Amino acid sequence: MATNSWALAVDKQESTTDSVSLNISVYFNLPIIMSPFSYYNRPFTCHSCLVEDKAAQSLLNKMIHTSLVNTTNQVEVLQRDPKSPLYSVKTFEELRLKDELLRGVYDMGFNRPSKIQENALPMMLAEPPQNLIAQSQSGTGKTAAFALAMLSHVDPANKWTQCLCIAPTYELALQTGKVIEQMGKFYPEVKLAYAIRGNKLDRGTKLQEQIVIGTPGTVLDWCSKLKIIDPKKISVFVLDEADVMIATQGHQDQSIRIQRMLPNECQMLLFSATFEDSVWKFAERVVPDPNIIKLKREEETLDTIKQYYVLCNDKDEKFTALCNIYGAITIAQAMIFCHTRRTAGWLSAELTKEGHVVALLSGEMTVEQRAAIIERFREGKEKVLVTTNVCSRGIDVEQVSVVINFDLPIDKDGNADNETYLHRIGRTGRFGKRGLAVNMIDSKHSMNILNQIEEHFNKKINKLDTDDLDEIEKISN
Ligand SMILES: Nc1ncnc2c1ncn2[C@@H]1O[C@H](COP(=O)(O)OP(=O)(O)OP(=O)(O)O)[C@@H](O)[C@H]1O
Repeated sequence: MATNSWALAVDKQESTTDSVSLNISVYFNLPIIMSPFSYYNRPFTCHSCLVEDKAAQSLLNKMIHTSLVNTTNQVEVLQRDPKSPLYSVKTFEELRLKDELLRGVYDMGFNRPSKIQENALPMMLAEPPQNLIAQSQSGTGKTAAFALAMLSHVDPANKWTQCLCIAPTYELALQTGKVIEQMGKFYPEVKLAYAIRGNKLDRGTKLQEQIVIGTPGTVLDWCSKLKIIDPKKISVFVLDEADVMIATQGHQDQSIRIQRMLPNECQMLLFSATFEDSVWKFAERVVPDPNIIKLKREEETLDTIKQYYVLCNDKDEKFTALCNIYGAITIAQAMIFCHTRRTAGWLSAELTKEGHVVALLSGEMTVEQRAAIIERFREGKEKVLVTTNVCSRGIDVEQVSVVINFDLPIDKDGNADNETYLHRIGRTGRFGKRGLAVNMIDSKHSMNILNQIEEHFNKKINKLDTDDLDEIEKISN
């Protein structure tokens, strides 16, 4: 039978799993201050606190977005001064960047500004400096935009910190730092330092690096207690991943304390992937008189998806049904979702025994391991990806034509999680190709969930008899 208490089952299961570590090599192009550090690989537990969950998800998104996520949605711009002309650029040349930076941009393979960059870059590079709050989903070019803005504003002749960027976690700070290093590859006079845990400097040390990226606690220490950075000399302040930042109350307070130490004329820039009320309230406190740029997420729809359900008595029958589907239709790539790591592990082992080449995304894996698995799956090295929901949030499944809900998505109260259902199987208009979704039902409870989903989307989900091979063949046409 399906597990009725999601939380309990997951709890029990997670507590028995050990963490796995992976060695990461991080390269640095610009000289940096870095004490020997260990990249700590926090295991990603499916029921771990929201904060870690959000930070890990952001990191995973950063790692898997190796190219731009394009959207057809229009950018919405709210100018602080609606009377001033609105500039947007279609080429990097129009920005009159320093040659060293233009080379860096092209060397990264960027041919033209992304949608958000078209509007954000002219605002960020304007004289006098303008404040900006920008929101767009992961992978749309926010980090690259503010990296370029910071590098542009630096005066390399001045050997003190001029640009300050804060990120919610150690790993996110390193990830963003890598982008700055890459972009500044041909501009060696500009140096970058990391204000992160483990990077110990003596009180009163005068930092010569023009750009500092770090976490709020360490940055605050460096600015106040240790007097390593003079906050009054900061001309650009970037607050990245604001939605993740505010999930930790301490970070919110520290960010505000840092911001209060900066001079009034300092340019304040804030970025976030989402924009719920709490983020907005925080943004308004940290960024006075802002311009605002928003890029809506592409809407997902179920219109082009054929949805079915299969009735089974238990998980073994679900497995048999799955094998029947595989036996009857050709599936290029499929994603299979399970509630728990244990089911996911069991299923991937069973599928492997049947001769399938299976990838498993599991909760005990580090973010780096998960990014590597997603990359292999994207390259088609494995044809089946078995995963729990938490581990797979944010993965673009456009290339996957078949999605199997081995367990239906439910929230912590045991109700249908419609949003997750849509995200698992939905398609954006742009990728409007047809898809197939099969839901495995093995209890009254899961039937009830299915009914809730049908009702929510006002779409009937048809029954499929997986013992009838002709019927299965029909659904693939
Ligand atoms: N103008 C561009 N042209 C081509 N690729 C770009 C451009 N800008 C950014 N990219 C690439 O697109 C990917 C996503 O960009 P970036 O990391 O800046 O997005 P983001 O919105 O900051 O995402 P996240 O919120 O996850 O950090 C990266 O691989 C980056 O190198």
